[in-house]
Amino acid sequence: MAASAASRLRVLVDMDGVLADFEGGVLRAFLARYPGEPHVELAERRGFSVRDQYRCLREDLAAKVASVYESPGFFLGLEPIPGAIEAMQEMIHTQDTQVFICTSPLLKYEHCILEKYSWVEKHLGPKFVERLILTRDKTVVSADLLFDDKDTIKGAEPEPSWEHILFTCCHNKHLELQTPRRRLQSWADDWRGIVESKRRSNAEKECYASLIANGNGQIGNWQRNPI
Ligand SMILES: O=c1ccn([C@@H]2O[C@H](COP(=O)(O)O)[C@@H](O)[C@H]2O)c(=O)[nH]1
Ligand SMILES: [Mg+2]
Repeated sequence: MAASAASRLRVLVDMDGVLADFEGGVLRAFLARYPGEPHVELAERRGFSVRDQYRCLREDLAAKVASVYESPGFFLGLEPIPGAIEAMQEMIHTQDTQVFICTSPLLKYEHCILEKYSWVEKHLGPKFVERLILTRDKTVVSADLLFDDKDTIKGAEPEPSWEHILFTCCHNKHLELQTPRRRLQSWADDWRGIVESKRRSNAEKECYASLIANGNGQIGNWQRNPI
């Protein structure tokens, strides 16, 4: 049976902090390049910007930490987040589910962009290279779900089509989310449940919309006496 439009789902998955261990990579490379300099342990990370937190430690450390993630080899060398590769391989084979990787490149993009492509090919394979979206503005990308570790995602579109699922990372784990915002604690957490709940809620909305569009007089009774 052909899938109804409402049962199809498009999922965006962020890269840094969700598929690739950006934070672990920054700390490891910073300690190697600047031994003896003050640094921020992962348990002490707060806020999306690692650069801003290093600046608070000491002004010149902002440029030093940025030099780490702007260096050749940094992005390609990142370790996968535990469970990420397996989850993506399963998700892409889930019926009626379109999966895209949606990631923001650095403004200083020389190495970052090429290495993000190479990382995806190396860890996920060529079929995901076709599914890689690089954008500085994720709000203009249309989807049902976005798994992302950035706590606030803003852009040109004030009402993005996707529901943002906050992926837990060292810098956001202390944040308390306002209802109805949802979190995925890790790839061992119930990402399948989130995907399927979104599919159900889309199907319900679609059903309701078609009842209204068809001017079905039963809708009043249905609302009063839900089965
Ligand atoms: O302090 C920082 C931390 C990260 N970045 C860059 O931001 C993007 C993050 O991309 P997402 O798609 O939101 O995961 C990435 O290019 C990081 O290198 C930064 O510029 N400063
Ligand atoms: Mg991220």
